[in-house]
Amino acid sequence: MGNKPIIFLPTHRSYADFILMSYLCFTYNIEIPAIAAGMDFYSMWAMGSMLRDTGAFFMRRSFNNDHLYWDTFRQYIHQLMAEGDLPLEFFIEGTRSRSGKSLIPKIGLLSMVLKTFYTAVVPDILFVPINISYDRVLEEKLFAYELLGVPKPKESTSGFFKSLSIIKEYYGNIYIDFGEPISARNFFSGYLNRSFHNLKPIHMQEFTEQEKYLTSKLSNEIVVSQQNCAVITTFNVIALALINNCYITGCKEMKLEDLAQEVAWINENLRYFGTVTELNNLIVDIQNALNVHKSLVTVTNEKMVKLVDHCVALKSIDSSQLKGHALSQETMNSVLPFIMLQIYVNPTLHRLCNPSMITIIIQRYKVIEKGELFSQYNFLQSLFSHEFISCSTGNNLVCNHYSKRFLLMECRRSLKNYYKT
Ligand SMILES: CCCCCCCCCCCCCCCC(=O)SCCNC(=O)CCNC(=O)[C@H](O)C(C)(C)COP(=O)(O)OP(=O)(O)OC[C@H]1O[C@@H](n2cnc3c(N)ncnc32)[C@H](O)[C@@H]1OP(=O)(O)O
Ligand SMILES: O=C(CO)COP(=O)(O)O
Repeated sequence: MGNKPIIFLPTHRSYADFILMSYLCFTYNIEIPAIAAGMDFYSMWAMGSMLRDTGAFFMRRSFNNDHLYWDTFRQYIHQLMAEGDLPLEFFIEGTRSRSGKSLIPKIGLLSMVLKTFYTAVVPDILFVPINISYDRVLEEKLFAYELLGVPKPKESTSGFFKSLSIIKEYYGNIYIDFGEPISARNFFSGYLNRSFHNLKPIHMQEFTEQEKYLTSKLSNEIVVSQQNCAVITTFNVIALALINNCYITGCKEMKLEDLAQEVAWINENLRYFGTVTELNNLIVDIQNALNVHKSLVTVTNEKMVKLVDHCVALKSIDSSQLKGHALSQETMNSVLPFIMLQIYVNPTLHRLCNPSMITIIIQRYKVIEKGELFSQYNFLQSLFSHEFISCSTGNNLVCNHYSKRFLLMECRRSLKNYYKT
């Protein structure tokens, strides 16, 4: 890796993520990275060793308080960073997000990687945030089942071969976007005193409070950067319009014409807030997106867009294994399409949460002093800090007067537009 190790940090929405990443590296003649993989994969017959041959190294999904395991693994990462010649890849969210929302980052591997920088073993590290967005996620139905409490099927070689049949269906496009690499040296510049660690042998060095704080700050920045380079797909916008209509009217269907108008309006606002969206040609793109998702939404002869009813195959599920409350067949059937739809709404929320907070405050108070508005805004930010990573980065506090003013103007304008239409 030279003296500037590179760490690839993709979002994790599908099993396809790591295959795509390795394929992309292979295609662009980049060294195939060493990928941190959960032990679940190692126990797959014949596949575990094959995955290891293609770059995976395995670890427990949780280290708990096993100090020996932490130390051994830390030493392994140290070796990869200091002596290895491959980029490293891991999923900072620690698991595939079932909801489509970014997860609170895990700091275990990141802290092991950073230790080599804090202790000056390497002069710098480049963290490359990557966003992988799917028009349609391979696991969409499985995720909805899991959100309902159905346990995830265990990774197995036979399961892998059985699941190959689903790739016959049409899944649309995949967008892979690389964010601006974050240099550890630049990120921590002025905040870190690395000479402190010279006083102790490496194996005895503990993180300082400042280093713990900075590690967690960097982990949030990585996730925010993954979000910033995300592409919002046309179906994300359609799902938002459809679910909004369901909540307002209580109706599972919507006129295609109304949907198109709503999609155009949401898309315009998302772009206004700096989001990259897939939509170019309103009607054609909506038709394509609906075609990709025809198992979830259908267009009737009367040009109504309608959620398809799903039937949960409860017979094949052992109800004693259900996590949480065992829901009735009827409840499961009626919520499944909503959950599947919400999975596609969620990737848009980080873009909408901040302007929505300001909009809500303005709507509630009608007239509000600027200082009060900002304090209400900061309150909502901290309230939602576990819900949206962008609320927990502390940007709200350092956000300068002009950027807040800009945000406010944006919200006012979108509110005005909303009431016009
Ligand atoms: C067929 C064609 C093939 C084509 C060819 C394709 C190639 C194909 C390759 C395959 C590739 C597969 C790829 C699979 C992909 C996945 O398997 S994704 C799932 C596995 N990956 C990950 O989880 C990565 C991110 N996870 C982490 O970093 C986690 O921290 C760890 C390391 C797993 C540990 O998890 P954990 O025990 O839950 O720890 P975590 O919650 O981070 O922290 C727990 C506590 O330990 C403390 N702690 C943190 N760091 C440390 C530290 N260094 N020392 C001591 N304590 C620490 C924390 O502060 C925390 O304390 P509290 O805040 O609770 O007080
Ligand atoms: O992370 C994994 C796949 O890459 C496997 O674990 P999850 O089922 O927790 O996502």
